[in-house]
Amino acid sequence: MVASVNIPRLDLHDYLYGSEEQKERFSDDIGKAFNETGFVTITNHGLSKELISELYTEVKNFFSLPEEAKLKYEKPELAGQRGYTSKGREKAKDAKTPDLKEFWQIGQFVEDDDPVKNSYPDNVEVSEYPGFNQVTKKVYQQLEKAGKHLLNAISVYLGLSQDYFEDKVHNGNSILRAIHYFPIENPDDLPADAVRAGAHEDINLITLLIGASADGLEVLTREGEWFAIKAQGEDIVVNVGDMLQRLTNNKLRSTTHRVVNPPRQLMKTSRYSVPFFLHPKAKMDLSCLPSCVTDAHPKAYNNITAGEYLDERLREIGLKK
Ligand SMILES: O=C(O)CCC(=O)C(=O)O
Ligand SMILES: [Fe+2]
Repeated sequence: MVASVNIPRLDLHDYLYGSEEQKERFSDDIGKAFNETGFVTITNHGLSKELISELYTEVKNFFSLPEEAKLKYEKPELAGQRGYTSKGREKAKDAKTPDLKEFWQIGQFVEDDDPVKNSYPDNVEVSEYPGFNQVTKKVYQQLEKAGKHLLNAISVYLGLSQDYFEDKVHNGNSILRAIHYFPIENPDDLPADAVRAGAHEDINLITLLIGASADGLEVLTREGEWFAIKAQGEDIVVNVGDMLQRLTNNKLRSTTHRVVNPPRQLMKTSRYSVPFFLHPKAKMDLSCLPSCVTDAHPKAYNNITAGEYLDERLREIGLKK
């Protein structure tokens, strides 16, 4: 029964520039969708069509480099948190076979005198394509800005002050990941369980995803069926991650999702996507909000900080030893 899949298309301008009533409706709509399905699509998110198109050009350029050139940028000592991660390294938590993807990650640009700067590794720069570094930085900062607005709207839904997340996500440990789901020349040679991205939940607070206009992304409904998501044009898809689910004691749901392989005749084609994983600072306390703990919903999680939780999860997905 697909009736319970509530993935509304929301206009961020309604929240930023609308009447009080439009703002309230936006908070309510995003909150309800995050409570039911954990996913929304967002239009007027602030990233221009031109910027998204430049991003794809640069991302395609980078992944077209020969493997030896890309491997110079692989940093296993940073658990893949910066630079390149080659094919076969990351798998979903409970999967045996790694995902059919390679990716690039960039982290926070601390531009004030916040001492948190010392706790982040430097970003890695691609020397072959200077434009790649510039465009991904711009996209990082714009998605971060959009994400902060969305967290404000969610705070209102949760009955918190609108700026609840502000100090927690300022210079947070967010990651922009450019993913290439590479072409498969011989599908028969693949292990039977090999997929572009195995079923998983995201680790962070919320994820903002560019690229879901391409087929493949699916969410698992409460009824246990897979439901295909397809964003319109340049819309972004936004979903709840496990940190927000923990904080809200399951009121907001970090829904399982995956990226399926294309039909056989399209296996030789690439798919690109660029998720932004919005993380708070490591010291953020993820203990369940008292307002979300009731007799009907007893506290479901131990107290933990965002940093401790991230470490635990990076080990589970094979990026940290
Ligand atoms: O590529 C996509 O559409 C989704 C990727 C994803 O879910 C992830 O990287 O966490
Ligand atoms: Fe994901």
